[in-house]
Amino acid sequence: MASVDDQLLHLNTTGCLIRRTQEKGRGVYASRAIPAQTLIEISPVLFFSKEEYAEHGRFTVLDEYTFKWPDGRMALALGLGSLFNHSARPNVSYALDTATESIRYTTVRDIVPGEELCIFYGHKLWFESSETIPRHDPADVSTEGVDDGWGGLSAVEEDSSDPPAPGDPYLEGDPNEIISDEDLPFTRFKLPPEEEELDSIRTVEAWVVDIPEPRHITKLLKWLKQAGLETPDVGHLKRIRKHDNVATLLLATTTTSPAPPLLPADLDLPDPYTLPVPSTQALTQISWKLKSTFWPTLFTPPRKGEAEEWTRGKARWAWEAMQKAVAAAHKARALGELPVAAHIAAPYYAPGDSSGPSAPLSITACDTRQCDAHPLRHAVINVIRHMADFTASTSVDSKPRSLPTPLPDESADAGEERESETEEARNGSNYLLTGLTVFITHEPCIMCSMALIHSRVKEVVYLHPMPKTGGCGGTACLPTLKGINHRFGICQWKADTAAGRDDSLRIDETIDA
Ligand SMILES: C[S@@+](CC[C@H](N)C(=O)[O-])C[C@H]1O[C@@H](n2cnc3c(N)ncnc32)[C@H](O)[C@@H]1O
Repeated sequence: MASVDDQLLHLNTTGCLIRRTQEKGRGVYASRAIPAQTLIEISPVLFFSKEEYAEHGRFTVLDEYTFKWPDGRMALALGLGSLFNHSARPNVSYALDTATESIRYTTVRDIVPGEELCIFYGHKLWFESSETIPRHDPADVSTEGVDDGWGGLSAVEEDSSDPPAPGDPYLEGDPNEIISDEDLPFTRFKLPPEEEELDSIRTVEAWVVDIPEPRHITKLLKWLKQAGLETPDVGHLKRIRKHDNVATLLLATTTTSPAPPLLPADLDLPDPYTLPVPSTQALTQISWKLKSTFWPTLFTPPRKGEAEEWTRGKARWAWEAMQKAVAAAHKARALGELPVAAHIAAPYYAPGDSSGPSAPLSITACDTRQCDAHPLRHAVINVIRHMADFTASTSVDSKPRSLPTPLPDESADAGEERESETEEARNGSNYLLTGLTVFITHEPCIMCSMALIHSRVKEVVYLHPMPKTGGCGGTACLPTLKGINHRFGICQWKADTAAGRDDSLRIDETIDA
């Protein structure tokens, strides 16, 4: 409990004070009860350039306080920010606000007077934590409503400093050597060909108009451009369909133009009407024939050799990524959670390839259903959330993510905000996981498989199959379902590899992983 002396040390109006302890030095404590979701501190950040830090900062006491800002600079939180100690069960979460170059600290549950306020520093501590975490006691679940425990923003790791993964068979040899499928540590599943039955063709509604006078076609094609109707969502479709001597022009999908487009008045055309048209191009001959019964569609078969080739270097990258997921799952089990973890690896770049990002980032997260007392905190959901938060926080229109999302507001201000949205916010590239590979200790359940589809991941590599609950081939294969608008590749780790033999991570097969 706060003493009278402590009252003199109040540093802000939100009930935080600094105390000194024997084990951890100074720390931030609550001088009174603080409700969950209270913004308790906003710390401005002081920056050091990479060079300045490498030459000077890292040799000073600053090294214990600085951390990497998303753009690669080293950052020091001013105010109370640098004094929050670490806990594996934090009661405070934080959000980097790149726009204002500050950090916002928010309580994740109700805090009692005298309690220490701690954040989660990540999985790689540079000191011995004095915290002793009791094995999980189901009785205290309700008081452990930590919202940002495993793998918060602080779990963003830089890959480069990692030591080689144990037992890595791809460590030696030319990293650019192509590895055959048999020598890869996983099996790649071939998804069944897309849309080869009539009722599996995905369609969208589109406005079309019949053109009684063929001489009007050229004029109308020009007009489409001027009217802004040359949109990418119909790029896989031909514009004109000729059927029973009638030419019909595709105008726009009903998503682009909910109302019938206004046609040039001088051409005396009939009214437009709607038709279902294929929503994607055809990848196989059969699907092309079927799709073209709806509307003439482009046929774009995958070129020979288009199936991605794996090199020794890339196999090593996959090996290391899976080891990270496995290590995190062991840690989770030690904390009383299900031993399920997911790791999103920074994309692989061959040695010498300078097109890769300068600070590659990867994120690991575990299942936190127990400590969060929340049914949806599966490892995959957690890792997607953290990667999306991180990507969004580093995008140009970043906003603090920990604040409650406001309800839609019909006021003029809200309209202006929508107007000023950037292109990347509109198309989702500031939060989607496009092109990324997710390594998971268990085949993801149906919910998680759907979340991976929504996130547009490139591929999923899992260790333990879950035949009764898995959504990547176990009980269902979500990427091949009708109506799904994205497919990802599926790979299963081989049972005879080192990680594949790790039976200690097996869980009850009826559990959704
Ligand atoms: C950012 S500072 C936090 C404030 C620090 N306690 C102080 O007195 O200035 C990080 C340092 O605090 C200490 N620390 C933080 N969390 C700790 C924990 N759980 N156990 C032991 N020491 C901790 C470590 O010495 C670490 O290098």
